[in-house]
Amino acid sequence: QLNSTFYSNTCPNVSSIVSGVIQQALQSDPRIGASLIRLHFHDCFVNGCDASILLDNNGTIRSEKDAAPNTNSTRGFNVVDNIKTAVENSCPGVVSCADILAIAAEASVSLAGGPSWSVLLGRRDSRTANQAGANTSIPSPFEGLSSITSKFSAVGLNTNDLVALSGAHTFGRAQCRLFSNRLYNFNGTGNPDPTLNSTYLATLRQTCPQNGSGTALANLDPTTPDSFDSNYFSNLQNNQGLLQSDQELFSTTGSATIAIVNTFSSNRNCLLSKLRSVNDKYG
Ligand code: HEM
Ligand SMILES: [Ca+2]
Ligand SMILES: [Ca+2]
Repeated sequence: QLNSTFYSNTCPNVSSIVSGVIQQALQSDPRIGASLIRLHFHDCFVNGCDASILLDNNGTIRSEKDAAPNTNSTRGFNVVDNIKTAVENSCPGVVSCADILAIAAEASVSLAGGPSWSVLLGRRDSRTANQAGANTSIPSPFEGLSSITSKFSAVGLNTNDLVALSGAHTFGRAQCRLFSNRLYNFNGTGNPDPTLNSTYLATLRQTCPQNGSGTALANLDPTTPDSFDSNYFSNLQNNQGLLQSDQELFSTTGSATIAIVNTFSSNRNCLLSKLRSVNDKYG
């Protein structure tokens, strides 16, 4: 049973300690907040929010860090270590790593100009990892909308939740290898994805040349790359979703997600109340 006062006697300053370390890290890495919230997402989709994603390989553990959605992709583990050190200095042996990831996600959103909320706390850390689970449960950007919807449904999240949470792609970066099929040869057609805005397409082709390395980076939100705002949704309305899985929310004919994108794009309060209800249900 999670609650927002879990550490009010044992570590009353935990949120400001976490936020302070992230503020520090943002000075040299404007992307770090995005990387941290993604760690929370990739943790929670595999055996729940239990910090399983932080466990390294050893005799028995096959680390989730080496699963396909995470390897050469998730980042920020060093900052999580710095946060843990700072928290341990003030409150030794009290705060779980799973709660640190949840607090860091909220702090990252609020430091990027997004909403703040009171984080539910009291998660317990796992001693085992589930690499196979990470491979199957975390959605891929190449997967269709119906398959992604099923993966959200498997963890108790509905279509509204899917669209609201995808809005985290309002900040952070993605590597060319994760969307360049859309730029040159979409589904074997020899042509770009027809749902891609042509000006945006030209820009992305410069960032991701056809025989480039694939590890070059593009902003997930071309309009406000480091701010947590609702531009993600207006970008989709303008055919400027970066990942196939982003644009499909708006461009899949007949999909219920279209109206949801329109609502979140025009009404910030709708989005905020949705995000709060996800937090209250799942912490
Ligand atoms: C709906 C299904 C989703 C898919 C298919 C997806 C896929 C991806 C991919 C492919 C990247 C780029 C990774 C790389 O370049 O190495 C990415 C980045 C990111 N994702 Fe998602 N994602 C999804 C949902 C979410 C959710 C629910 C959140 C958080 C609530 C989230 C937060 C982020 C953030 C903040 C980044 C940028 C990370 C950085 O700059 O380090 N994503 N996502
Ligand atoms: Ca987990
Ligand atoms: Ca933005």
